[in-house]
Amino acid sequence: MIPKPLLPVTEAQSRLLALVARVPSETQPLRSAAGRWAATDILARRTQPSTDLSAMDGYAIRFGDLPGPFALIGESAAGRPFFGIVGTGETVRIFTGAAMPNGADTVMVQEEAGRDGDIINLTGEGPHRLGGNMRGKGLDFSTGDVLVRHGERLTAARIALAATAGHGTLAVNRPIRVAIAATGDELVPPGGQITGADLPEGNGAMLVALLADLPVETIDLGILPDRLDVMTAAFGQVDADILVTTGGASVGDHDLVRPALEAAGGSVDFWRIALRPGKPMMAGRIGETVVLGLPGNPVSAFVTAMLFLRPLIAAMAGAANPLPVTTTATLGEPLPANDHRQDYLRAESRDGRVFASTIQDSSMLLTLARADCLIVRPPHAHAAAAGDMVQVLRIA
Ligand SMILES: Nc1nc2c(c(=O)[nH]1)N[C@H]1C(S)=C(S)[C@@H](COP(=O)(O)OP(=O)(O)OC[C@H]3O[C@@H](n4cnc5c(N)ncnc54)[C@H](O)[C@@H]3O)O[C@H]1N2
Ligand code: MOO
Repeated sequence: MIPKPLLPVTEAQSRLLALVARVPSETQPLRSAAGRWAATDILARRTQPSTDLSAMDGYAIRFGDLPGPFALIGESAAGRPFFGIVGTGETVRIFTGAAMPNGADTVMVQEEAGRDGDIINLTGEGPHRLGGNMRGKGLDFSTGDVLVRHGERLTAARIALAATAGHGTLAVNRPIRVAIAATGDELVPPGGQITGADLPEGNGAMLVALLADLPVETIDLGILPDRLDVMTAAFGQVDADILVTTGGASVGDHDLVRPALEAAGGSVDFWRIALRPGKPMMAGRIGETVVLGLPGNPVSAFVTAMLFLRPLIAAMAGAANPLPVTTTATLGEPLPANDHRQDYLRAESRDGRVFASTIQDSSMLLTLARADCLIVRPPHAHAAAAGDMVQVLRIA
């Protein structure tokens, strides 16, 4: 049998994202909205500032009256405005965030003002321009402005923006339910008793950690043995948006994830990607659940989770741009030419350059733990020299 050609990474990502629909939206208080994606455009319900404000503690004056002297006629503090009018030669004591009184157009900061009873004099250089030291009405935004677009991430700044724009709650997509199963007869729960060729199960905890900043509810399906009947039964009962498995994705006699998925009534959409590490990754569906079969090698599971699982969750949770973003970095040491698989090399940044680990075996977690980025080597990339620019995916 001639094996199918491996699927390019970007094509596999597009095919995976084509499998999903956004989950329904819900309303959440601002303090629960972090890390979610806006399910609607967020519009300003008010103008900010709603009126001209002072940006400094000082004296509200008419610019044309400088250098004074000024007669003090009142005070304006944040939340307690001055209701009179500042006339020629007059001033109002004003504080940061307080409304500018009618008639005044500039603020003289208090460090540059001298006070003698109710007479204020300019003692420093003074404001250099009309409107100095104040914030005009609508400086930040005005009612009706689109502040955050549907599908943008709700960062801390955007949440503060929404609050200031008059929102107490936001529409977001509900959390994504992700069931995680490890597979393999050799696996023992972490911290458990190890005998013979047993191996601690590390992928489950790694995946939960990798998803910690995403809106997910994880469901722990534990460790499934390499038995078709057990895996089939487990897959058939899954109640989640996404089922992620690790291990058993390759071509060995004990690699049962695909056969179990099919036996449980699911279907495979694609399998095997032009990717290193992570070639044997599989994607499919069972009922409404999207299934991602990640390879068992921990680094392969990590890389495929970064490239496929996180974007899948982001897309379901409403992200307009769910794919990971790479940045440019300067290579510290030469790299050989690449073959047909897109490579993600564990690398460390030092002195503004990135250095790939010498050994890139996909079982090695220490090199992954020390890496702060993955150097992306496209298929058939030419040999690269120190000083060349490369694309990197930040992982720490
Ligand atoms: N003849 C071929 N053999 C292999 C191929 C191939 O194309 N032809 N692909 C290789 C590649 S690439 C990878 S990656 C691995 C992945 O295969 P599986 O997904 O079937 O993974 P397993 O065989 O189940 O496990 C691989 C390795 O990882 C350990 N493991 C598994 N699960 C966990 C876990 N939850 N925590 C910690 N460690 C885990 C497992 O013990 C194995 O050592 O296949 C190659 N083979
Ligand atoms: O694709 Mo495998 O992950 O190279 O070891």
